Amino acid sequence: MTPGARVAAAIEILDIIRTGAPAEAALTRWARGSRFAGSKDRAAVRDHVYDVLRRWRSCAALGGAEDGRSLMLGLLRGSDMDPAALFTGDGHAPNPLTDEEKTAGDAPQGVVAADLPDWLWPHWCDSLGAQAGAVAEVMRHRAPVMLRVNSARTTREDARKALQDQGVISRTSDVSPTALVVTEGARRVALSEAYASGLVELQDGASQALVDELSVPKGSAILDFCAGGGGKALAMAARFGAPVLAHDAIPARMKDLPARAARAGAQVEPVDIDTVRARAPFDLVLTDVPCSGSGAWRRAPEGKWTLTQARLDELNATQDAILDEAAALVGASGVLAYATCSVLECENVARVAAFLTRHRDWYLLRDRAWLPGSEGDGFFLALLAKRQQ
Ligand SMILES: C[S@@+](CC[C@H](N)C(=O)[O-])C[C@H]1O[C@@H](n2cnc3c(N)ncnc32)[C@H](O)[C@@H]1O
Repeated sequence: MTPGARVAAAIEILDIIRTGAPAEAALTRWARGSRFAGSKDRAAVRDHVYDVLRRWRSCAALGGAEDGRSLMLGLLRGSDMDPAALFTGDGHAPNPLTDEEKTAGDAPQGVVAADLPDWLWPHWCDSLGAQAGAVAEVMRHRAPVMLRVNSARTTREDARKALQDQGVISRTSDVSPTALVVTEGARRVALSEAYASGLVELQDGASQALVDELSVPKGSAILDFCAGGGGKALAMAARFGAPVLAHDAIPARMKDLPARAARAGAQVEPVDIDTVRARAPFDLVLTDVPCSGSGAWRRAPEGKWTLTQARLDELNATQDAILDEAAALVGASGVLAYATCSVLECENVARVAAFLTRHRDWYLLRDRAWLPGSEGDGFFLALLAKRQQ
């Protein structure tokens, strides 16, 4: 496909997304119907679509409207590219710009330039203070591709060399002693021998740093209460060299976990809630709760536009309920770790404060927040413990 044809494909997909289709579904449907598109074409089209999703409001402002064609026009203008070079009408490229389109659009201002919804902006500013604008700007760009080196299998330097032999170039990150940032060949990671043999896993840097903050004595009982795909359960198993129980309210989310654990040589056992209760108490319970994902909107930018105040209230209630349920599973001298990939105060310190108000016999050991940037997503972690009687 020519660069222009890729832009035309992105326009078509954006118009489908505007009707309410999830981006992944729209991309998959397009790829199935476009057998002529090679892997580089599919990747380029996907990049266009996701770039617009991260910058929807500013693209609409710069393009003059909210249809797929105007959004792509806005994206190119916002990236200092000349749209006329791609909107040529040649082959499968989009038709040349009309006179109206050539003059349409305005420079985005304020919250439009920040590419956030109006209703969210006050929460964003209250949560991030002087950093609000800078963090919003970070969210308008692609996230780094990061790997966790499986310290149970190899060293970071050896993993880096093994990846390099397979065309994946990476650098070490200061965010965690296990973290690598892929600088070239990101699409080759999943096909590499280093990945297949469990030397590395795809995992964000802040997720790794969060696990680095956890510690347990040898022989401790460890539970990942909201395990999902199991990224943090695997990281804990590698860090502690110990078995980890993994639970999720939607067990199907853990379906790939046994294969991932086998690849990593990690002892992670998916269990149901009855088993969790039977095996309690635990020395460490991690609750990586469902959240707005506001710290990871570079990777899942639709979340920016689908979040509402009502959904945020609902998430806060779920977060409180999970904390209460998980607290009952922690032993007398154990630790409850509360984590979100959110930068919003109402999901972070406010939930911890509400928990401590409901549970007067608990206290905060420490908390830490990571802002999204070149070394990973935005994350929050609070470590809670029971007062000794
Ligand atoms: C942020 S995701 C977890 C991501 C995962 N820890 C990782 O590192 O890949 C939150 C998970 O919590 C699960 N969940 C939601 N409500 C829950 C509940 N009441 N009890 C346990 N898990 C729950 C969701 O199904 C979801 O998989």
